[in-house]
Amino acid sequence: MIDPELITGLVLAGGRGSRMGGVDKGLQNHQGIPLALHALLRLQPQVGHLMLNANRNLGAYEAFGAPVWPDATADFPGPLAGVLAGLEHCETPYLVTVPCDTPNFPADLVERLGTALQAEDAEIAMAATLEDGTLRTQPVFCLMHAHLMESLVAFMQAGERKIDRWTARHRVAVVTFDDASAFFNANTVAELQQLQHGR
Ligand SMILES: Nc1nc2c(ncn2[C@@H]2O[C@H](COP(=O)(O)OP(=O)(O)OP(=O)(O)O)[C@@H](O)[C@H]2O)c(=O)[nH]1
Ligand SMILES: [Mg+2]
Repeated sequence: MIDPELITGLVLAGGRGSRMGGVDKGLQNHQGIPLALHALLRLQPQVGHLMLNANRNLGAYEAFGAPVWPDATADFPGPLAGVLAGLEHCETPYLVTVPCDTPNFPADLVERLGTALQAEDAEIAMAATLEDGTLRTQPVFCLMHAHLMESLVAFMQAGERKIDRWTARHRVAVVTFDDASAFFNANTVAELQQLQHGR
């Protein structure tokens, strides 16, 4: 197990929210609390340090009490831009990322990713679920060595954006979580309503 003090948790809330009509998804209300705050509170007991990545309404995110870092570019290049912003400001040897739209992710997420990272001497540990017998990776749920920043800078400077293509360059430990419903994420208004009703 990795000492949580050595891990910074990053909530990714920098997306366009286009499937939800372009709203700032992390600020959408879920059971009385903004979605991104749910994610932050769920990460808090699992890590030593916290931060958020957001590109709009930065003051609203700052009010959650953790540092907020926007993407370096304003063109919404995808989740990796948020990961890069996190790595650039990470002061611990490890960074773990979660998206803002998945408020019920496992309470043992970081512990299990950390155990696999060490056991497999990997550079990245990624969550996965089994759905109808098919393994589905959850690439925005990743624990990584902070030294991967240089690799990610080079990857993005080459014009690459896809998270799977970046992680494929590194030793990845895949950790399967039995409860796929814990990874249910709200991409549309209908899915957000499904979440409210206790999914
Ligand atoms: N920093 C940053 N994060 C992003 C970007 N695009 C997506 N994300 C984050 O990546 C995670 C997964 O993305 P999606 O579920 O597709 O969220 P989204 O991009 O806001 O929504 P759609 O536009 O409907 O795809 C979420 O936590 C987003 O906030 C981006 O361009 N920059
Ligand atoms: Mg999503």
